[in-house]
Amino acid sequence: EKVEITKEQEALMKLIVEAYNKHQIPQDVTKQLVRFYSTEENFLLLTEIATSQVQVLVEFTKNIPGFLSLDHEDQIALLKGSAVEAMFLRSAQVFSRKMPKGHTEVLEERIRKSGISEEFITPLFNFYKSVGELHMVLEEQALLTAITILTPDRPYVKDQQAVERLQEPMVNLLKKLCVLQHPQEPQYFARLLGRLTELRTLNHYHAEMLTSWRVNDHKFTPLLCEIWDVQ
Ligand SMILES: CC(C)c1onc(-c2c(Cl)cccc2Cl)c1COc1ccc2cc(-c3cccc(C(=O)O)c3)sc2c1
Repeated sequence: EKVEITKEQEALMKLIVEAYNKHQIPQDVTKQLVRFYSTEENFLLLTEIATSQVQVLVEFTKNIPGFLSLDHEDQIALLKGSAVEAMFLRSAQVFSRKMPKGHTEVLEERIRKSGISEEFITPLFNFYKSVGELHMVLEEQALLTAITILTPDRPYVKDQQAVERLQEPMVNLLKKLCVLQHPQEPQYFARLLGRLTELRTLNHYHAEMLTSWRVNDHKFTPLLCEIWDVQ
């Protein structure tokens, strides 16, 4: 026969629905889920990572055999001249699946939304892609970073020969390593050195990135200001 809701049942229903609607998670908790990282937040996080990366870079450089025997002003000139390139290399390794898959997406998203204009995003991610395709092993990454730091013709380096004497054994070692690690790819070593040439062009893009950030009044940390001669 016909199903009917009684008056009591209707009253019960009303009480239950009201209670259900009243007790919800506060908006500011669930809002976290859908909040897109703001440009400002991404910039601050990347600034923090870059600052920490520079500190790590200085320690790594001090452990390069012979580096601390170089002229002190040349040591500074080499660090200042190579910091950006070393950080492009380091951040690139993240995109060659060094990190769990999810991390690369988040990092890519944060870099894309950190106030960098589109014209620099393209070459930046092209570089990341080209490094990722090399599938460098750890030894190659370490040697390539040391070779980048020991580039004799950085601005203000006085004793370039002394730097060459340190860089050359690294290049010879990397060459041997590439032959051993990639016997089926005779041109692999040349491809690695090609990345160093690409890094130099990224230096120019990076200088523009800094300018555009500064124009929009983005602040850097004291260490980054010192190493990048800004502010
Ligand atoms: C000041 C800041 C806004 C900035 O200005 N220019 C650049 C820059 C950008 Cl965008 C791209 C390339 C180079 C520079 Cl120099 C940056 C950010 O630079 C960095 C520097 C190092 C690293 C290491 C990372 C990283 C992640 C996960 C894991 C690891 C890991 O080593 O395990 C490393 S991300 C990262 C971002």
